[in-house]
Formats: sequence, C-alpha cells, structure tokens
Amino acid sequence: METMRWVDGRLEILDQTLLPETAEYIKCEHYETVCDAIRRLSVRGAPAIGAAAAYGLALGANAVQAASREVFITAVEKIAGDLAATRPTAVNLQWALDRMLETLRGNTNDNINDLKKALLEEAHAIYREDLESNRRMGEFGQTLFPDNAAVLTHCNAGALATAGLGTALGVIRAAHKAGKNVHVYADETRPLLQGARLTTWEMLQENIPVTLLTDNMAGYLMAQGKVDLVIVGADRIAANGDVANKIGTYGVAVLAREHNIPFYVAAPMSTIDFNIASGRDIPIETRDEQEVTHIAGKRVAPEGVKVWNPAFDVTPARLVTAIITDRGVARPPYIDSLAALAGKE
Ligand SMILES: CSC[C@H]1O[C@H](OP(=O)(O)O)[C@H](O)[C@@H]1O
Repeated sequence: METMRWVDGRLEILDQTLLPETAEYIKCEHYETVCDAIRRLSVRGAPAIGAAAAYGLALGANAVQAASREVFITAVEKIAGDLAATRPTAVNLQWALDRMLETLRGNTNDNINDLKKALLEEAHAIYREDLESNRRMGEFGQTLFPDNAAVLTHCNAGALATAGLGTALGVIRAAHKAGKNVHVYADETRPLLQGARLTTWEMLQENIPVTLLTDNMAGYLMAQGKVDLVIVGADRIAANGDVANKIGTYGVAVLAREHNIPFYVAAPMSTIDFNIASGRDIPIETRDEQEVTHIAGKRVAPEGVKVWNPAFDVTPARLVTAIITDRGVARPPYIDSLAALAGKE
C-alpha cells in the first residue's frame, strides 16, 4: 500500500489517521489539502512529510496563472511558505521545499508550463530517492542485528513514514529478509498511538513477529533481559548527533543505557541538519491538548486540567550508540562522522 501516489494530476495521500481499520486515500486537488493532511498527521513521518510537501508544491504550482517567470516564482515561493509552516520539527519538510525551490530558480526556462513539469519531476525524484535511501539504510543497519534479535522500537518509522520501506522499520525488514529471525517489540506511543496502530499493522502485514506494549512497560521489558537492541527513527538530527524524535524516545534511550542495550537511530542524510549545532536549537512542536485529554474521541481527563503535549523530545548524542544513514553507519564523535558521511571537510 503506497503512502502517497500522484494520479491524474493530483496527489492522493493514504489517510493514516484511519489506520489500521480503514485504508482510504485523500484526493488532494489543492495544495491547501496537503497542508491540512500534514497538520493532522494523515501523512506523517519526516521523509513522508517531505515528499508530500514536494508534491503539494507541484500541485499548487500547477494552479498558478502567471504572466511571467518572476511572477510565477513569487507565487510558488508563497505556496512553499504555507507548506513549510505546517509542522516545525521534521527537517525533511524544509529540506524538500528548499530542493524544489532550488530546482525552480535554477531552471532558466521562461515557459511556465515547462517550469511546472520540472517541479513535478523533482517531486517524483524526491519520492523515488527516498525508497532507495530506505533500502541502503536497511543494508547498512541489518549488519548490526544479531540472530534472533529482540528489537524494541518507538512510534512508527516505517513504510508509512517514508516512501516505502521505512527507516528503523526498513532496517528491521532488511534483517528479517536476511533471515535473522527478528522479533519486534512495539511501544504503543502515546498520545497518537503510531506504534499500536501503524507499526504493528506494518509488521503483521509482512509476518514479522511483533508484540505490542504500552510505553510504560519498556523499562520492565529491558530489566527482564528481553531486549537485544533499540532502533528508532528521527525527525531532525543536529550536527553533534543530538536526535529529535517522537516524544518518549529520550526515556527509552535512558532506559537502554541503564541496561547496557545498544540504542540505534536510523535516518537518511536529509534528516541531518548541519545548520543546527545541537539539540537545544531544534524546534519542538507542541500539539492540541485534546490529543492527551481524549482517547478515541472520549474525554478521559477532567475539564480545566492543564496539559503539556510536546510531540517530540531530544535524545542527547551521548545516549546514541550509532546513527544508521543511507551513506553508512556513523559512530561517535558524530560531529566528525556525520560530516564525513556528508562529504564535508
Ligand atoms: C521516519 S521518520 C518517523 C518519525 O516521525 C514520527 O513523528 P510523527 O508521527 O509525529 O510524524 C516519529 O517521530 C518517527 O520516529
């Protein structure tokens, strides 16, 4: 099942808020529909958000009526700004939009229709490349898995968060395919339950053994000696290796360190933000309080209670055993190893 698809000049997005019960595609005729899909997590996960924004920009550009290249570019830049404003933490969103705008500005063609075609081609390329990136991360990462590995993961860093295989789950898929007999422990991941709803669904689809646990069970599972390694995705990684990922990841990393369990992060190079020195500078999204006060649409917390709902937290680099990227595995010190993988001096 595709996370998204371009059909007859429009973007169709698998609505992940309806999974696992219902698999339904949102038909996006306007880029504002894509903005809404990103904001409400119909499409989610750093690489998937980036690809959706790229297609959203191509969709919006197609609707622009401009008399000149300059007017067209100004209109497209405004659409990119609207898409960029949907969610602040996943750097792939801005990365994809920047790449699309660079493509546009670097194309000296004055024919507006040709510029529109070039934007759509770039969106296709971003989506296609992410699938290849997932495959490469899987190849690099599965070498870190022992046979019969019991693997704990948090949130959903799977096919649904990317263009097809996943980051953390892409590594798990590769290890499963390599015959390593992986067993997955999936944190439910409150408040939006990406683990309970999406990771378990993906693993069951492919007969990869999976056990669901609530977030507050992870420590006891580790204390029982039942976890060989932890692997998670990322939304933004700072130049020093600090990792922003779904809320709860930091707690899992501290528990893993306490129990001497390797803690791996799988992320493409497009998730590394070399413009940010450390996790202190990563913008953390806070979301609607009803995500915490309600479960399945039913209020469970009393009216009037104060709520704190950060969607992400930051795991310091010192708690990260290795970062598995699509260019290889980075080990501490990340300030050097990530820069080397990026080909920076
Ligand atoms: C492969 S990126 C997946 C990453 O994105 C998730 O956040 P959200 O569901 O809010 O988009 C979570 O942090 C995952 O690790």
